[in-house]
Amino acid sequence: MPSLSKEHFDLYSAFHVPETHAWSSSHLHDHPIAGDGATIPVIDISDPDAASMVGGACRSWGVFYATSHGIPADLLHQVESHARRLFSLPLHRKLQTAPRDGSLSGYGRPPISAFFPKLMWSEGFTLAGHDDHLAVTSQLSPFDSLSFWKEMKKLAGRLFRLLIISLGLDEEEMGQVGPLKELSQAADAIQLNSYPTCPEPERAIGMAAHTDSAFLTVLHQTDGAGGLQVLRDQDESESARWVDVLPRPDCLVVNVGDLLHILSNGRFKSVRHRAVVNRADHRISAAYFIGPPAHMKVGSITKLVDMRTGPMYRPVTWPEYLGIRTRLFDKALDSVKFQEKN
Ligand SMILES: C=C1C[C@]23C[C@@]1(O)CC[C@H]2[C@@]12CCC[C@@](C)(C(=O)O1)[C@H]2[C@@H]3C(=O)O
Ligand SMILES: O=C(O)CCC(=O)C(=O)O
Ligand SMILES: [Fe+2]
Repeated sequence: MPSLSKEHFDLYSAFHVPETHAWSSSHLHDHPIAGDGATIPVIDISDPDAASMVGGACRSWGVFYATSHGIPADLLHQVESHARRLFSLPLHRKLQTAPRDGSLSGYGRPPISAFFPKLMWSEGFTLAGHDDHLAVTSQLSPFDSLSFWKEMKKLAGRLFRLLIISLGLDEEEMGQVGPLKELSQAADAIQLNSYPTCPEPERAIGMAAHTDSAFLTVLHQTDGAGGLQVLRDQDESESARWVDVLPRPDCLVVNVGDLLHILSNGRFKSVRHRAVVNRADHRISAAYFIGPPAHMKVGSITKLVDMRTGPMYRPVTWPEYLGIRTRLFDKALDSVKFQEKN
């Protein structure tokens, strides 16, 4: 049995936040929290105008709420219950699924954890690829997740189509966008996150600020238990602010990742986000990431590139980009940016 060191402090029965998990206030309050004025777009993606609304939201916010997303509420509840069952197992059983031999799947800390001196107030299972997923979670709790993967991929396809239309691309140009041409080949992953209640939420963070690396993330969160915040960049006159992305009935949260930022030549904004914790609710989230097939180099779509200045970013595959993030974390996007030409 793996040893349970202080690094594996039991968050579920904590009466205080230990030093290992206590974040400095300058880190937690790097930006103010936005007041009521800031409202994230809520978009009915079956609306005839959905493409322009989704495009607008991804340009200005990098995040939106999707309604009419087609994922049955029942399926979302089943995934959440499955996650609760997994997280409620004894720690040594969860640790048995820790990723091995280069696999990404299993129980453990997300890669961003390596960049912070303190631990986050959460636990996670990464499920990368359906086979891996079955192997990992069926050891712990049987659950047939196939329909969830299928439905999420279908939704990602719908979202992509809307984004492509909003960019004014035609059929041939759409072909440049791997996942639309071959949705079945797109790579995807699921991250189940558990944020136990926290006795001193003002000293801890559930998930530290980051951008996601893939094209798009679609997130389901526990009804009534907020925590997700996105960083809203203001114009020069105002500083950036954290905006709450509270759960809304029948909505999934969709956010832009770094590879879509690159693909759109910077038009769609990869949004920085984090999850805060609270005293009252044990919050669960299930994030579905969709990105290009492993071999596909993602560069900016030709039509979106200004021929005088050239593309803003150099092409990268998803695994290559994850490797860059492992070294550079939030400097990764900048590191694949070409120097500006005048
Ligand atoms: C497919 C992936 C996206 C992810 C890295 C990973 O290989 C598996 C874990 C994912 C996750 C979940 C929490 C936040 C995040 C930034 C992290 O550290 O691990 C994302 C990664 C990502 O978007 O790059
Ligand atoms: O739980 C959340 O709200 C955020 C999770 C997240 O950012 C992630 O899994 O990448
Ligand atoms: Fe994220």
